[in-house]
Amino acid sequence: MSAVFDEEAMTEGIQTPQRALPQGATTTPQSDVILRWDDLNYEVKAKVGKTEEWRPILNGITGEARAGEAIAIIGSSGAGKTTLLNALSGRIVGGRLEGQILFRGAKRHPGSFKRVTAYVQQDDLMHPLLTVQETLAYASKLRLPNSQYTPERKTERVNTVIRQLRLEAARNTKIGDAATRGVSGGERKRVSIGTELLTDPRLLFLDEPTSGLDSNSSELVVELVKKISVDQGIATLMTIHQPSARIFNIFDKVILLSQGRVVYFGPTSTAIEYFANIGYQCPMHENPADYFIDLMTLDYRSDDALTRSKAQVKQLADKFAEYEAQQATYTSSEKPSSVSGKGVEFSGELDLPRNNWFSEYSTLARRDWANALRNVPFLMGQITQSVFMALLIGFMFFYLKKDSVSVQNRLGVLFIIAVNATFPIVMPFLTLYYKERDIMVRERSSATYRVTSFYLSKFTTYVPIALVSNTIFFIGIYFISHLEFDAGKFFIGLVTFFCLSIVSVAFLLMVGSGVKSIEVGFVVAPAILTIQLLFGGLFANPKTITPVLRWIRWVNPVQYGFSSLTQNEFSGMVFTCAQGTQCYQTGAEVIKAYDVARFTTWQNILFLLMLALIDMMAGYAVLRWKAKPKSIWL
Ligand SMILES: Nc1ncnc2c1ncn2[C@@H]1O[C@H](COP(=O)(O)OP(=O)(O)OP(=O)(O)O)[C@@H](O)[C@H]1O
Repeated sequence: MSAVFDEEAMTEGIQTPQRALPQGATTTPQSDVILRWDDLNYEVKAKVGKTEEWRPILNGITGEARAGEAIAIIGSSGAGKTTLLNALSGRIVGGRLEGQILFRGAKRHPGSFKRVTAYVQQDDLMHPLLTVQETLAYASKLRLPNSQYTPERKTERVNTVIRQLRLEAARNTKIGDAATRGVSGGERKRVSIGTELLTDPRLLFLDEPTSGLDSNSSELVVELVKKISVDQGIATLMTIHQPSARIFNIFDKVILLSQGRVVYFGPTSTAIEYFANIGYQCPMHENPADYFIDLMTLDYRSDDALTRSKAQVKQLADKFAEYEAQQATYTSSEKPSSVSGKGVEFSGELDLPRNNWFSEYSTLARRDWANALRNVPFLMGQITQSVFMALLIGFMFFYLKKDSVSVQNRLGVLFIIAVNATFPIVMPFLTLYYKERDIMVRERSSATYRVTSFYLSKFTTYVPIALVSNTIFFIGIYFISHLEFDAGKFFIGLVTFFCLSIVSVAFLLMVGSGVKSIEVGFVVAPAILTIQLLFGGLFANPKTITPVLRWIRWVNPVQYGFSSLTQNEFSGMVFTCAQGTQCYQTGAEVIKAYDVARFTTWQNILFLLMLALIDMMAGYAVLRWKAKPKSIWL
């Protein structure tokens, strides 16, 4: 693929997409087979009683997609449309896939195939706080290689896609989500398609691009996709649910699927004639798509009806297999080139090189900062919580004196400081991270960027935000409750608190990367944090904890943090005892009694940083494993 676009040719004529384009082969060059698939069979293991059996999902599917063609995959629910699209696009996970798929006559190479093809998923996962223009601009920075595109050319490419997809009016509108009003459903879908079109793919897959859209928006989406396919010589395959007659007629070809078998594959224009020839005449004023879907759908209203409809579907599929064998239209003309490509891997001559790590990281970091700074409710929530807690706890332990009573209160304040570096960071940031992780997995499925750049970008965005809000808390509580006014102690206390906050960010990234859903995260994270608090050193003296559980101290950041803060605060202190009472007279006695001097303050800080590193590495390993494509490639 040439990465150089003919911008003028692409923008010319975008004003009036045809309502009903001439059907079939007339609009498309017939020699350019982009994708060919032969005898695809896919089965999954299914439980039958107590045993497991292979259940066929796709059965002997053959076909091809040529440059400039828009092909619809139509069928009733459960027919296998998405499965076929996934098999062709390299997104099948699990089960057994057999047959042959050739991209430009050669075997597909997972990395390069994904970079030169595009897949628009049914649900559009995008950053809600970015505008349409920004969404496309960041995608262009991440996806288009710097070696082939200057920043100006990337901007031009974004502008072209905006024009092609008629998004000019929405250019500066935020994407939005359930909480924030943003672009319309149709515009959102077009932005989603736009991010995929930026790389000028040869092959475009779309899973139900019209679902949830009204008829006008659906028609516009399909028309624009068809127009772009013709203009840029892209082969497009899309699954679609019950298209209107107008939408049906936009497609060049249609694959009618039922029970995993092809009932018809050929020009849309000849579908009615084909069915009429085998005894199924579509009534004059009926939508052909509805008529075909009715023919192919199993009727579950009664046992008899089910048997009859099953026999009809089998008959339709058998008839088409016969017809196909006779015509040999889609199996013989390009076969020689396909067969000659067998076993040869697609060379990647069209491949888009990846950008270097720093370029990826800096783009992701800028995108993360833009998202974070616009998330005003989140930032205000963090700051308000810090101020509120600082005032509440500060005044709860207001102006501590240096008497024996203050020992207990000082320990309480120090412990609350340690605790405040855990829950208030982990829980809100976990929610943010979980959404981002899903977007990352989605973007990575198009081989967009590395996991390391994503992960470090998150860490370097979350840490400063956590530190700023926590500093407000620390300064507030330190001075209101009157911990030792000593510059050195204040500094060491702050450093300890920062390190604890860093561990918390690393911890939430680890949990957020590992859990399957946010709900699980909300159970796992508080449970672990609560254990950390219980073994933090205030409630139970580490010396008295049973050896079976004593090891927890080694992996407990709260314990290191509390030890460091306590040593720091109490070292060198002297307390006045009320007459006739027994009490701690020096800070050293407190340090000894609470067993917090096992390590020095700086050693505790070092252990905290080591824990942060371990959490980061564990989170990265899980995330990498999760983001690793597990699809089956033919
Ligand atoms: N990995 C899998 N494990 C078990 N069953 C599967 C798997 N993949 C697909 N199926 C089954 O295969 C059938 C076809 O699924 P598919 O999602 O492709 O249908 P579809 O035509 O896209 O349906 P819909 O329009 O409802 O999305 C369904 O019955 C589905 O339950």
